[in-house]
Amino acid sequence: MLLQDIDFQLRAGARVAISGASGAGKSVFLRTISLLDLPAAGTLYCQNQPVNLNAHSIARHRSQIAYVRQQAVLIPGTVRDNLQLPYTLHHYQHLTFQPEHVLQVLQNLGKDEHFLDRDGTDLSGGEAQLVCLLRILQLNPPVLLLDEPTASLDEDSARTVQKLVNQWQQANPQAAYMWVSHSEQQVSEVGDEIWYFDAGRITHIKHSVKKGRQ
Ligand SMILES: Nc1ncnc2c1ncn2[C@@H]1O[C@H](COP(=O)(O)OP(=O)(O)OP(=O)(O)O)[C@@H](O)[C@H]1O
Repeated sequence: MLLQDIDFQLRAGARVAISGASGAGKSVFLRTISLLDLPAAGTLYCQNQPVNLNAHSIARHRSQIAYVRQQAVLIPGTVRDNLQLPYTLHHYQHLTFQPEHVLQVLQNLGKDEHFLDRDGTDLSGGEAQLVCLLRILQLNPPVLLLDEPTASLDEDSARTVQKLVNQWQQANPQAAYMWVSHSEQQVSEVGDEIWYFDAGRITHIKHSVKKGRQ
């Protein structure tokens, strides 16, 4: 078994950083919570309801528990094409793309309206990751799972990603996230609690007191 005796609860509004050595099972944990990998045993509860592992429930669960990986993946086309993509999918058809909201968020990150018309292939790694994140955050998932989203970015781009997630979480205080990072500084900045992993287990949890969020 890749995960061992994991018993955890993620409360609404929680900001969890996940730390641990390579191979400790951090990615497997996030992928299992989002049901990208299916657990061989155990029960996953979402909003106090056990999640069935049939195709319909899995698809619904994945639309609620968003998983962001280290490498940004964009479809061919512009930033706008990428941001509009989710609204073409069955689970989000009741939602509408809101360019004003997206522009406001981008402006807070120092981007102007021309950014929407940039081609995905012309973006830097940091910009591509921002687009991937924004594509998810505009849907306001109740839970966001971030698997080393800034590991391949320079420090400035990493800070901008942190700022985006922080702004989103402050605007949606019920939303929770788990953020895997190998950077001690980032772990202490993004986590109100830090879950330490080793050999497929959560070994201990540390709670931190924040003076101000970055
Ligand atoms: N689909 C899989 N099938 C079998 N073993 C796997 C699978 N995915 C991961 N593993 C193994 O599970 C263990 C934990 O992997 P995981 O990717 O979760 O580690 P991690 O803590 O995220 O590491 P890193 O910090 O390097 O990303 C590793 O030994 C890995 O080789």
